[in-house]
Amino acid sequence: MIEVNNVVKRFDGFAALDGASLSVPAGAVYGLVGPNGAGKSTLIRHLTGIYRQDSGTITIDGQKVWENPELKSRIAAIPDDWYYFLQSSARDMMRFYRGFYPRFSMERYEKLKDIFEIDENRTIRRLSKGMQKQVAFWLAMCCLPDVLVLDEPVDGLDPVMRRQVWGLIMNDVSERGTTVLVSSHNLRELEDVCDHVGIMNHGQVLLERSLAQLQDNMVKMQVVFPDGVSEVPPELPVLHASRVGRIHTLIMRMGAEEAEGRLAAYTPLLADAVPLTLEEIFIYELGGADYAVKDIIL
Ligand SMILES: Nc1ncnc2c1ncn2[C@@H]1O[C@H](COP(=O)(O)OP(=O)(O)OP(=O)(O)O)[C@@H](O)[C@H]1O
Repeated sequence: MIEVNNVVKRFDGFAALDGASLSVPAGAVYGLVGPNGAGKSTLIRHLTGIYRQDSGTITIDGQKVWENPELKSRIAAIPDDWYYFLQSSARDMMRFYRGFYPRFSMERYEKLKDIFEIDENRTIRRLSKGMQKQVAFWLAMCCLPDVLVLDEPVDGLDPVMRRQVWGLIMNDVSERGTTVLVSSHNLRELEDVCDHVGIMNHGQVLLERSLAQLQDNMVKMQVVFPDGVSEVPPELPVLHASRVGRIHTLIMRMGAEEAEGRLAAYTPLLADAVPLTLEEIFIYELGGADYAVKDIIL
């Protein structure tokens, strides 16, 4: 479990983190979303022990991260500017990782070699940016980390490789209970993978929610009312309604079962719950109250 509590970090008087707090449960895939300069990378560098906060606390499984090599050996990270030794190949970097991560799995290294299809003896510097990122993933996945921290991880990867990489990560989440924190500019990018989302801006986490919390609270129904009912009955608590032909799409703040019950009273010809996107959930969750947050995620 990752706990960040009221963390402040200043650079020359400028607060890159200005009382940031977040909480990532064990085994969660937490998406940290925010625009350029929000403070995502700065927060991530604290989680990996690169920066030390001016104030506030940062713990993973109850232990402070700063100057805690034992804890850090259980955290793997892919920063936006992944570091490798200039003349090194993937194989050289693997040896370096092995020295630092006691659980480093050579078995996995050999297995993933087929997936990434990168010549392990080629100088990393000579690989394309996307290929370098693949090497970073390859090595991070071999560390068998308890916590995986990813800064804009799929930037530069082609769509097929994105899917492969997310497949590997999600496999680890379900089989090993890995906790993942992943940053992105774009909520859409995290749509299929995250079960928790935090929205960050100006050095603070403005709100965070679990997907379960959000989904239990909101439903999108496609409804065809019987002849004679052409408009959505006004007594239905609808957050948003749209219509194509006879099909009404209604978003309501309630669970699917309750919505089906309420709609049954009108004997609809069709009343199906359909999945909401994360983006839709956030927009309607915010209910028009906070335009600043909407601007951030859209
Ligand atoms: N080492 C540093 N020295 C001075 N200012 C810094 C430093 N690192 C970050 N900042 C500032 O802190 C703010 C947050 O930067 P950060 O890189 O954390 O944002 P981000 O959310 O990761 O942005 P992006 O999406 O563009 O990567 C920015 O205004 C940045 O200029």
